[in-house]
Amino acid sequence: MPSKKALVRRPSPRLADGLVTHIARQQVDVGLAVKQWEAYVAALRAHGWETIEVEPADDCPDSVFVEDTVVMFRNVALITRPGAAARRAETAGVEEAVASLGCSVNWIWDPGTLDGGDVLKVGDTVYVGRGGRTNAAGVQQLRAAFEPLGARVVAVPVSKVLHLKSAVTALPDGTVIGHIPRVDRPSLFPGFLSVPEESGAHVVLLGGGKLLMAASAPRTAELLSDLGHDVVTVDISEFEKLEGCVTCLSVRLRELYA
Ligand SMILES: NC(=O)NCCC[C@H](N)C(=O)O
Repeated sequence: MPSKKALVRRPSPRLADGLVTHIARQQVDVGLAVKQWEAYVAALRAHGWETIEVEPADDCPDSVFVEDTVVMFRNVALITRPGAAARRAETAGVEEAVASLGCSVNWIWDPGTLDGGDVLKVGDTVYVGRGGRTNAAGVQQLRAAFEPLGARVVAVPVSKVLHLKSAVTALPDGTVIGHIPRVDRPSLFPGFLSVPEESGAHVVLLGGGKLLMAASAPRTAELLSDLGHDVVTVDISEFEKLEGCVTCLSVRLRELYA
């Protein structure tokens, strides 16, 4: 049976000092963020995911955005080297967590940089965003790690948002969705659907046709429901103030057979 495990990481008390790159800094309510994170974790659990808490990294303000520290392909965990030097201390605890789950572990090495938020998997196609956080060496190392396992790695430019997955994610049928003003080259994706809100571009596939989305994208939720998807929403306003999305708060491990 394929696994339904998801890594999550409790927000740091220093969350409000998290990085912002493309938006103006706004005050973050850390108490509210913790409540929103707990509701997010509860939504994963309610849909059959066993959530595994990575050891908290209280000194790392952005550590709740656990997706950026590891990329999974089958049972291989590629530990990233985040593009922001301030985030590199986050990877140690994640490496421990995936190793203890029995994953094979591989690493992005200097001079490569890669953030997990830049990697979108659609079947065996792995899109990787070359942008502010992921460099060319990071793309090459990702290719070297995953192509031998059967991945087709496609590099795409990202200049308008923090990460590739800030711009696009994919529906269960493989359709890539994005808010056109934030997508560098929509034509690179076969089957692209434009959505009306920036945060509507972010979906987490919960399984059974269900999509987890941010409450901040009601028009996109309506569009996707109208197309027959089953949409579940969570309020993640405090993480959105730090350029976080529903996708970056967990890493789903679907191909562990332990
Ligand atoms: N994958 C993601 O979308 N990660 C969000 C990271 C936000 C964090 N404030 C950062 O700038 O690294």
